[in-house]
Amino acid sequence: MTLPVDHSVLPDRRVRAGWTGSGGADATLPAHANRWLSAKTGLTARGTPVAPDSALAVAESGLPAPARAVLSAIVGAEHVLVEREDRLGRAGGLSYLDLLGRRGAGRPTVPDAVVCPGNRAEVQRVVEACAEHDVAVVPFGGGTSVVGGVAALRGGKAAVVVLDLARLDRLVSVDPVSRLAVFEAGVVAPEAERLLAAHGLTLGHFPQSYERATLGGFAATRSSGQASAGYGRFEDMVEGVRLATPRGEWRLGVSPASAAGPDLRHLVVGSEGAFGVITEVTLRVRPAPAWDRYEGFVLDGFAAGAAAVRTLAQGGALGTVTRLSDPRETEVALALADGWRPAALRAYLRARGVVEPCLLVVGWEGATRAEMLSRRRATRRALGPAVRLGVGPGNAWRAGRFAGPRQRDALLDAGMCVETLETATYWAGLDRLRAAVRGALLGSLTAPGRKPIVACHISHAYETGASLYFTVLVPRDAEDPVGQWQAAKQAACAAIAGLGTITHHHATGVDHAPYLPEEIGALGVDVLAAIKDRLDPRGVLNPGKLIAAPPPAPGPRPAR
Ligand SMILES: Cc1cc2nc3c(=O)[nH]c(=O)nc-3n(C[C@H](O)[C@H](O)[C@H](O)COP(=O)(O)OP(=O)(O)OC[C@H]3O[C@@H](n4cnc5c(N)ncnc54)[C@H](O)[C@@H]3O)c2cc1C
Repeated sequence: MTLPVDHSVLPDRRVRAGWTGSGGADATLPAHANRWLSAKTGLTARGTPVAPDSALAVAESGLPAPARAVLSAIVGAEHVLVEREDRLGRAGGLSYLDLLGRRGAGRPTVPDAVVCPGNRAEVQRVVEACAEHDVAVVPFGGGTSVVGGVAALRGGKAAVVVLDLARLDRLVSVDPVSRLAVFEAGVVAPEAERLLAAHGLTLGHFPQSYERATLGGFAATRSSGQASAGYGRFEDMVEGVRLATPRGEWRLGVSPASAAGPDLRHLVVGSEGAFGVITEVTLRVRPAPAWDRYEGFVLDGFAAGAAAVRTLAQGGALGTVTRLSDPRETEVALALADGWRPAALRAYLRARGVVEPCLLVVGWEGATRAEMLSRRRATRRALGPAVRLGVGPGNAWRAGRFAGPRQRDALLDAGMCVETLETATYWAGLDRLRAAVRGALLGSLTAPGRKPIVACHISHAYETGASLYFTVLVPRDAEDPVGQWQAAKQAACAAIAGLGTITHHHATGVDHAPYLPEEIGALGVDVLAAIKDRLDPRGVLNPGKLIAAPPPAPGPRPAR
């Protein structure tokens, strides 16, 4: 299945002021959405357009001449970019705070240069040269990190370069018998699907960042896509990897299963560029489905909805996509959607006795119509007393499944603080975790004249538990927009501690690194640090990510 994608965003892979190159100028909200936001959140009519790039302070490149000469010799001088615009283009990812930085609030972390190797061997040599010249290296795929994963931090080094994998964009080989495909790491997800479609195959990995993110980035962050119930998480797809480290190439994965000690592939998957640069991934692929169907259902209240999803997960009856919105997210979806008739739907649901509507979208796929319908029957049997809404809401969700980032640009323009965060836990603790995070976010963000909306959904369900994905909408604090979100995020992370994971699929980056010890223990952090030390003895790889830097020593702080 090749999904429809707005290819206009693809040629320019550099991160700018928003999801789209224009920073949202081409993103719009339906007219009624602004009125709804004003009524619900206290948003006043105050546009906050993107500042032009020229308004941002960017230091001159500090890449020492010998390092620049060596890097140029490896990749060609034309692939060592030091112009302000190129460096600014790879200055950070796409979190709310990253985007605020491009709107003049906070400072983007701008690298000294962008290096674009053309193949695996060049990546290896670049990594080794950076180690030799004490230059920090930030691997950069699609730059869609929302946790500071591509922040160009120096980590005390002389300079920092972004290693952009955009030129590693080839499908290396396909083995249809074993259902394996080998890709270079910089292939963007829609391109991977396009290349596989020619063989009648699909990867089935469709995160909301699908349009821009890369296969190497997915592997480096243990990404999870919207169809995870059908295809698994990205780590389930990784059969093999090649990693360029300062100590040489590390190649892993020779068979579908092995008892030869711990599975070291999982040291690379999720290593976030801190252990090396993934240059190639061998991925499990599947026959592309010929049939699919998406439908909407409504359950009354989140507890009933979560119980229904649990029944599906434990009974093997999940759809390929299974996604439950809580009452708040259902309300927001109705309010911000174009073309729906929320009043009529609410009246219908009231007549059916539903007090707190929770929208459940389920999508099924199959090689044949009969196979797809048999999956649908299994889900519907297990679902019990859900209200069926038919294909309308299912198709609407499907059509807009990648629209969220553009809508976020428009909400930012409108003066909103809009951000997401995610976690996961076991079914028995899910309600408690949801209540704790909601409470923390509402408590932190409620202020005179500002009423936050905290919406939540389950989009990844397992036999033993599920993820919770929160979306926050609140009028931006004009005086201290950065502090407003930092305080809320801190409160949410503190609420998660002990109840769930600090991240289900967004990864650790800079933002979650301080919370990792709570989750994996001091010994766990020590093990990660030892592995890093072995692979990257000079500590040049992606400083500050995954493993938090030790507290700064007294005296002047190192430049970032
Ligand atoms: C609007 C939006 C929606 C999102 N939705 C989802 C979602 O549904 N599911 C999900 O899982 N994530 C989601 N994300 C987060 C993000 O897209 C994922 O983390 C994704 O896997 C990052 O891929 P990327 O190619 O953009 O990597 P980047 O952002 O470029 O990098 C991410 C991290 O991986 C490292 N890295 C990248 N490439 C390599 C490599 N080849 N070798 C070693 N390290 C590397 C980077 O240094 C960084 O630490 C979303 C982000 C946004 C902005």
